[in-house]
Amino acid sequence: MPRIVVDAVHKDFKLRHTHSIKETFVAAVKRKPLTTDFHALDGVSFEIGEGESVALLGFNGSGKSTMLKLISGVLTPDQGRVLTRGRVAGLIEVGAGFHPDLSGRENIYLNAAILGMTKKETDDRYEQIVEFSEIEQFIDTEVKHYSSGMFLRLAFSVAIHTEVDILLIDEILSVGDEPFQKKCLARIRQLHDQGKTLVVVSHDLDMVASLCERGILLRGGKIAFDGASDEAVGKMRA
Ligand SMILES: Nc1ncnc2c1ncn2[C@@H]1O[C@H](COP(=O)(O)OP(=O)(O)OP(=O)(O)O)[C@@H](O)[C@H]1O
Repeated sequence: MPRIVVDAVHKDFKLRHTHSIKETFVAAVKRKPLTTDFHALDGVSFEIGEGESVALLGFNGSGKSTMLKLISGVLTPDQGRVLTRGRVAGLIEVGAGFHPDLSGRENIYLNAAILGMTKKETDDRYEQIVEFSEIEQFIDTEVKHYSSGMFLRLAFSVAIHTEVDILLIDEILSVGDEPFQKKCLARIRQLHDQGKTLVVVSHDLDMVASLCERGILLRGGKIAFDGASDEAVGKMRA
């Protein structure tokens, strides 16, 4: 049974053509369109099975992040369906659920809850989360005083220690220092070995080719290729 089904999905965004009230008025009088629809995703279908690791590839603006947000449920499709089975954790806008006035410790519990963990599950993993983040010393400090790297470490650590079936990762490995990136990558590989389903968006083509078996190449909101990741990367570089 597939973990993710994307069925004939369309997603449009409206592009504005006016900047001021005057321009809007003139355009309305001249009966010019104030906005046009832009097809970010234009009839995309694929299925991802249990335990697969899939890279979404494509040049800037090809629709990768939009696709990931549809899978995570942050966006909904205009047409078609996106179905997921199991718990989904998105490393998309890392730290989006963090509250600046709460301490690191309080934010761990808050975010784990947002990601669907019970208090007991979080208690059991609390030590691991803090250890992985390497910011034990600051755990009772309000996160508004954290550096951006510390903030990221904690947010990432919470996300990858939650009980999930599907992990969505958007260009996250480009942030954080190199030792931390390596550690995150190792942890992601470990989750994959445990049978978790991964969907990864990154411009680091060598990294995704080694992490993912399958690559889906998007071009202008449509699927240009779906197959082995090294072949997909080859097509991107061609
Ligand atoms: N909220 C929005 N409103 C208007 N247009 C949007 C919105 N979100 C995305 N788009 C447009 O949809 C297209 C696809 O964007 P998306 O972020 O999915 O691309 P991407 O493949 O992830 O690009 P990148 O490699 O640059 O991250 C882009 O042209 C973008 O401008």
